[in-house]
Amino acid sequence: MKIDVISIFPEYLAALELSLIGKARTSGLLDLTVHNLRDWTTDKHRTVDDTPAGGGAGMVMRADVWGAALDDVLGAAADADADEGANGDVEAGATEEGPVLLIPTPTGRVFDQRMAEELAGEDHLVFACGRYEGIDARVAEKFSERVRVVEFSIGDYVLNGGEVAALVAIEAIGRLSPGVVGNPESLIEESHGAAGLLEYPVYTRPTSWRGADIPDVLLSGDHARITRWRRRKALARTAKRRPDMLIDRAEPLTMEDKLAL
Ligand SMILES: Nc1cc(-c2ccc3ccn(Cc4ccc(CN5CCCCC5)cc4)c3c2)n[nH]1
Repeated sequence: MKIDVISIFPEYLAALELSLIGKARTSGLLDLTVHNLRDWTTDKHRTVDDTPAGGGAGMVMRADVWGAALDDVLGAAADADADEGANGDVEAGATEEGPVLLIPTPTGRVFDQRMAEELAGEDHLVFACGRYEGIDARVAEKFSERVRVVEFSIGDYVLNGGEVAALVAIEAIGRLSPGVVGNPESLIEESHGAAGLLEYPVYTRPTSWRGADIPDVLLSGDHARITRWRRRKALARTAKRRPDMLIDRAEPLTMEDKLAL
């Protein structure tokens, strides 16, 4: 998978050089490049913003600078002439092929595990990280004529820019890409994974700690019993913390599940 990130704070994405994502980059599993938006400015002050049309507080990021950057980073997919068919007709509209342009914004579709799974199957993702009061709306509008554009939020709170949202999305997507996470098993039982429940509590040595012991069942070696115990714990935790996850389930609860609630 190829990922490009464009930002005026490229150093914000340095965290992606660490740990599993960092290893995936070194091993070539993940081809990740971070670009500085200011490299596409043409004035000596490398200006990327201007005052909001219609007035209002703050500044807005300019469409011309973003357009130049995205033309380069999205490559052929964004070029107007690349869409001309044999007879010169311009095929309008984004295709299911080609890169996906991901734009973090407080007003976007809320990113979740399902969205991570959808995007993990893509070949090329381009993240446009805005700052100030956001990016000129014509950028998403014009590029959606050429490529798939996804405006996404990572939750109902306001950040100062898109970089943190890009970090969250890249980590959630990157770890689903084949080979990035050592043990694919660990992806199955996750809180928002296949089971659709919050995950069960985990324990490890020391067996006894400040008077609190590991539950006996986990030391029993009886794996069928351990699996049942974990399922019951996951259900109880989900019922208590996220009852919404128990409604309209992809996998209906079994009778044993319901008795455990
Ligand atoms: N999940 C989530 C993602 C983001 C996010 C993502 C990308 C950017 C780029 C800039 N900011 C800051 C910012 C601040 C305040 C506003 C409000 N808006 C301004 C214009 C007039 C109407 C009101 C918008 C953008 C961003 C914030 N926050 N939270």
